[in-house]
Amino acid sequence: MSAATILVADDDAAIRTVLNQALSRAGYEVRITSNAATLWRWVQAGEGDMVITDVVMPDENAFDLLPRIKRLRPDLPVLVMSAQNTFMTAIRASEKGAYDYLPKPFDLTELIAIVGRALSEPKRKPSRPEDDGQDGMPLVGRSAAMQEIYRVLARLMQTDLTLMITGESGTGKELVARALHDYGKRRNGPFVAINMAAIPRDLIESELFGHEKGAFTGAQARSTGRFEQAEGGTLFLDEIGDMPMDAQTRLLRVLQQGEYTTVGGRTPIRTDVRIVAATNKDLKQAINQGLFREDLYYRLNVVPLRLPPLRERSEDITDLVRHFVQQTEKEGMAPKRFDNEALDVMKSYPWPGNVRELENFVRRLTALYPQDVITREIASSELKPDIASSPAEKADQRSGSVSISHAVEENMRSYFAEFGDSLPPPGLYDRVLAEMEYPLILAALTATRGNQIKAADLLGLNRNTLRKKIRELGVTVYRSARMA
Ligand SMILES: Nc1ncnc2c1ncn2[C@@H]1O[C@H](COP(=O)(O)OP(=O)(O)OP(=O)(O)O)[C@@H](O)[C@H]1O
Repeated sequence: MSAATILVADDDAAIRTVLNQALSRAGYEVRITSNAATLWRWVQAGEGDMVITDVVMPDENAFDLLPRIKRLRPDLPVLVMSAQNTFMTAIRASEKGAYDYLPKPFDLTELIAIVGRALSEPKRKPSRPEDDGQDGMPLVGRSAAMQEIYRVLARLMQTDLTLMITGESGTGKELVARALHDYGKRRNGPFVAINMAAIPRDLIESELFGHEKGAFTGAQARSTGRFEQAEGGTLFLDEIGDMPMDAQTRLLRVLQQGEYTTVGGRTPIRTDVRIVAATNKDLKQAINQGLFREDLYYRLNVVPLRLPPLRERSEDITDLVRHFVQQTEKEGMAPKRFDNEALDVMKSYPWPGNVRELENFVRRLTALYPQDVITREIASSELKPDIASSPAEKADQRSGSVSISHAVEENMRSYFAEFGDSLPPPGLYDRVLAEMEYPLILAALTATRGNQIKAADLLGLNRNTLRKKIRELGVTVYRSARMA
């Protein structure tokens, strides 16, 4: 059997040489060119078993050439290399029908492995037609760690594989789940998210699977569950580690058999939903403690994706800050710039609340400081040293405040103490959150002297949302004579 022939196009002579040597050494025939026109001629002539191409070439961009190649020879695998290592490059490569995408600089061993795989795989189905007008960048950051994530996502877009995203709080787990949905083959279906930690435990099963009329006290009518709502789309199960055992058993059945029954129902319902789960806990530990089913863990963990904490990719901070500043500008705030020294200070801070903390930080400074340029002095005075030790203190840093969670923790301790050995009625989580809203909004309005625009910025709320809440909750600010 004759050796497979690889067509290589790159305008960088050094890369051509390196690829030529490595591929020849691996036993392939190689043809190399510096431009897209020659590559296209070869492809038209039916030459080559695989293409490796750079994106930017002097005469044509590979993303413009790729659809033509795929139309003419849908089975010819094309590996795209690029030095513009953004999420959109990875996605575009996948959308245009590339077999895989490799950010530069790359590892030759990995390249050879991809070539081997591409040539040995059964011929693939043609990819979906290109989709234009997607210039929004949902995921920001070009660090090596994020590029690896983009590559995995680009590969997963066209599949229905179950995915488990792990990572500390605020690393972007939900955002990744959404990006996977929005750019994947289910993007015309619904994206439904449910957070296990935010729903009273005894209601989770009914929330997920729906219930029949009379299934339990208070079930006055049939109700649809999130599975039904997510039909044809993606269901994002956040904080999966907080899922109660009974619900875990039902979920396992869905993953094994593709069907479920509602609470109180008998007839199995078939379901077509892609599951993406996320957790910031160590599920292995939960398994050891008997709190999480091991068989479910393996079913969910088909593709594990770990989002690294921001402190492990501080080179992303510049891009992220620019992104968040642009967002605040779109929302009507005055344009701001963080100077290089401010960015340096921020790069050496550990960000225990990750991207969420950074986003809040940028929003807070943009709202609070009238200066056009945020300097090192401002940034350092607003960043506290990382002395966090307790989760409560970490949460304080996350919210960027001095001791909010500490105060809540203290108050809840004394609240529980009042009940002695008995426990307060269930649904506490939602009640506490609801009760916090009024004093929080009142305090923000008082601090901003009733200025709703400033209060909304301070709280990180949309102005219309704040106005609606003020109306609903009947918050009234009594201005003192001094304030008026
Ligand atoms: N790479 C990124 N680019 C742009 N924004 C990001 C990125 N990662 C996270 N964010 C933003 O940071 C915030 C937190 O992200 P997200 O809610 O996805 O985190 P999470 O890991 O799901 O957090 P939690 O575990 O607390 O639920 C969001 O506002 C999100 O838009």
